[in-house]
Amino acid sequence: MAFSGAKEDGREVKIYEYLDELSTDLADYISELSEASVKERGVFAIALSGGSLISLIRKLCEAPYSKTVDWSKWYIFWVDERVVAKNHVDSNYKLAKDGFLSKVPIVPSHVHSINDTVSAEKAAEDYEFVIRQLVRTRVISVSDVSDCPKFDLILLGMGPDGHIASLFPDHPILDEKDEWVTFVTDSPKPPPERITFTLPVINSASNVAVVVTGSSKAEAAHLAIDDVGPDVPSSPAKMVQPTKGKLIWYLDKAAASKLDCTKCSE
Ligand SMILES: O=C1O[C@H](COP(=O)(O)O)[C@@H](O)[C@H](O)[C@H]1O
Repeated sequence: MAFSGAKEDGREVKIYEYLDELSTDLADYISELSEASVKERGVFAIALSGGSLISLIRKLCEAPYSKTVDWSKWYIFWVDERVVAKNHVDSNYKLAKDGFLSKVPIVPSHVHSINDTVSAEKAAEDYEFVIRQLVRTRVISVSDVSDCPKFDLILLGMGPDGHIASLFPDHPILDEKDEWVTFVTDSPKPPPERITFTLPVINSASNVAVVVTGSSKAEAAHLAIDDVGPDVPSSPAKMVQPTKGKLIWYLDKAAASKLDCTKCSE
C-alpha cells in the first residue's frame, strides 16, 4: 500500500500504487468481515454495486479465498440495479454473475436480484419487500438507530460525477428518508431506469467500502473525502457517512491524485 490514513471522523482512506495490491487487500478485508459476521450471526449479507467494482473483487474467486471463505453463508444483494433484463449487457446482476458469482459456490437461492419484468417503480417496491422479509428472519440485521436494514457490508463504486449506487448529484432521491429502495427513470448515466438503495440504508450498514480507481475520478474523490467547504458541487459520495458503521475508501494513486494527503502515512 502506498498510503493509509484515518480521518478525524473515523473514516479510513487507503491508497494503492498497484491495482493488484488494492484487489488483494480488498479481498482480505471482505473475507475477514465474512468470517466475523458468520461467527457472530451465522450469515453474511453483502450488497454489491455494478461497474468497475466487480473486476476489483475478482481475487475472491482465487485461492486462498475461494477455499477459505464460507460461501454457503453468503447472501447477495444489489445496492443498485438497472431495470433491464438479467441477460442484458447493462445489467449489474449479469456483470456480477459473469465476473464473480458464477466462479464461487454461493447458494443460488441466496442471490437476491431484482424483478426485471416490471416497471422501475414496481421493481423497487418488490425489492424492498424481499429485504423486509429477510430483515424479519434476521438474514439481514436491523439498525438499532433507524429501523433500516443493517447490511454486514455494502460495496460501492463512484462515478466521475461523484454518484454512488444510482444516487446522482442534485437528484431529489438524495433526500429520501422513508423508503429503503427507490427508483429513478431519469438517470443521467444510461440506462435511465434504475432502482437504488437510499442513503439511510447505505448509512445504516455495519461496514461500507467505496472502491475508486482512475484519474477521471480524482476530482470527485477530492470533493467527497477532503474538507472542501460548502460552496462545492453536490457530492452523493460525500453523503456516505455510516451512523455507527465503519467506512473505508479504497483508491488507486490516480483516483487519489487530487487528495489533500497531509494526514496520510506510509
Ligand atoms: O452506473 C453505475 O455506476 C457506478 C460507478 O461505476 P464505475 O464503473 O464508474 O465504477 C456503480 O457503482 C453503480 O453500481 C452503477 O450502476
